[in-house]
Amino acid sequence: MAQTPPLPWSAPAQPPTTPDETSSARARVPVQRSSSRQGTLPALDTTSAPFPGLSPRDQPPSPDAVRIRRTMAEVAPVAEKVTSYFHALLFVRHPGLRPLFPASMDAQRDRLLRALLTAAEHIDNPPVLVDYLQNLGRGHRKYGTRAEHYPAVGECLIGALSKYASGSWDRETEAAWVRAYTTISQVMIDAAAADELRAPAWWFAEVVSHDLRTPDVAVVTVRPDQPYPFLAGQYTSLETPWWPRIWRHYSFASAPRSDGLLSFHVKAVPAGWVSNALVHRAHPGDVIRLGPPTGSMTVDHTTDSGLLCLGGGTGIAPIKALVEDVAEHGARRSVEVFYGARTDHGLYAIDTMLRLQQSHPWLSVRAVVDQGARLRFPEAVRAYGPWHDYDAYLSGPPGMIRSGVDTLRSFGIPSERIRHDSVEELVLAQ
Ligand SMILES: NC(=O)C1=CN([C@@H]2O[C@H](COP(=O)(O)OP(=O)(O)OC[C@H]3O[C@@H](n4cnc5c(N)ncnc54)[C@H](O)[C@@H]3O)[C@@H](O)[C@H]2O)C=CC1
Repeated sequence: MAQTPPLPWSAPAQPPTTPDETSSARARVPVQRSSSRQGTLPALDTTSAPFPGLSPRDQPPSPDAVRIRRTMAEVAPVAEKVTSYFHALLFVRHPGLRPLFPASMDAQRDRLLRALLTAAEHIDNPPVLVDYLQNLGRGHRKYGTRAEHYPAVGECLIGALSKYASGSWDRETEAAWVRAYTTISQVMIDAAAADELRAPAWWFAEVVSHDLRTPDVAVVTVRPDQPYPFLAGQYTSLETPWWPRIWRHYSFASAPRSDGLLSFHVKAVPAGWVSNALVHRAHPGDVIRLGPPTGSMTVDHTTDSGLLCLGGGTGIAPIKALVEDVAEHGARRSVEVFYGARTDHGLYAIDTMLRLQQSHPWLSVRAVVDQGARLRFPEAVRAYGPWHDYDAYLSGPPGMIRSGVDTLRSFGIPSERIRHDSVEELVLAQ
């Protein structure tokens, strides 16, 4: 990792805050502005990487990382209280920020803490952290977030953490959090500023078709109001007119099309406000909003290795897009798709997949249905190997991704050749 000097606005250590609302003591998070530096972690952890031969993952944790993880461990059992208190502080101290959040905060509750946990988890791994934060910064444009909002959020976040991690909170911990938050927010602000020059904060898109495939799964096709560049295998965030400011993730179910239309496979899940609205309320003519494309589950076209693709339930959507992408590149590489469902009825896209198989001799599609099966998905895939030469793509429920990664590794596929979307994002996709 290239070391960069601390930024001029790096915060000095602050005295511990008293989180009580009656106290005037507040952590001061410096005001950030756009910097020209991209892709680096400027202020945090200048004592890290003492063993240059080791990858970031294997380095011993820096002192800041140790303090941050200690805080996270202390607040983990009371995560809900921390997020509620954080939002209460934010809305009381900065009422002007309330309209940026959904009317009901239920759906929003643990998003912030999850984002922080992810950042804290990778605090000593700048390439992973920077990539994650840049996406987060770009993604925040659609909420109307501006650079001047970040210090307010940081101050309230530190207020909430200091209250609920009081057992380990001290001057050094607070200084570590101020440094970490300053760095995190700067990377996000820079990514948003760079993105502003090349893309809108969001796209409007009109529903042009709505195809109810089962009582709870719909294929929704939309026409964006402006060109929407993306790669097969990526996903986007989507807001319906019925639940303003509640955004959910869906994968593109097709590779980019010449007519510019985008399709999504949506399953209505219990308490899934957005998914129920999309399946049961949306009609042609309705207008939704889309955030920017994101995700790295894309095909590596520099190799001709075979592709082993596992799609569970509506997780088949991006797998279909990947198949179309391979077809468009004209590469003669073998693509083996396993489509998992709990019942026959759940295989709502099997006809489409079998049609693709008919047109492409390099493609094989197999359905794996749990009901009555001897071996369940994804273990059932083992019988068709060997797979050690394949690149693997996994898409489906979080439990399937977790067990799928273990299963594929047991087939001899190295971790770096197994691609899937972040499990944290999937949990938030309902
Ligand atoms: N709609 C979309 O664009 C995308 C959706 N997803 C995710 O895919 C999921 C789809 O949900 P459903 O259609 O209800 O799928 P589901 O719950 O009916 O399961 C589909 C398949 O995954 C297997 N599976 C489920 N849990 C498992 C576990 N713990 N271990 C091993 N296998 C397991 C099932 O046996 C079945 O074969 C959702 O979590 C969604 O967030 C993922 C990518 C894209």
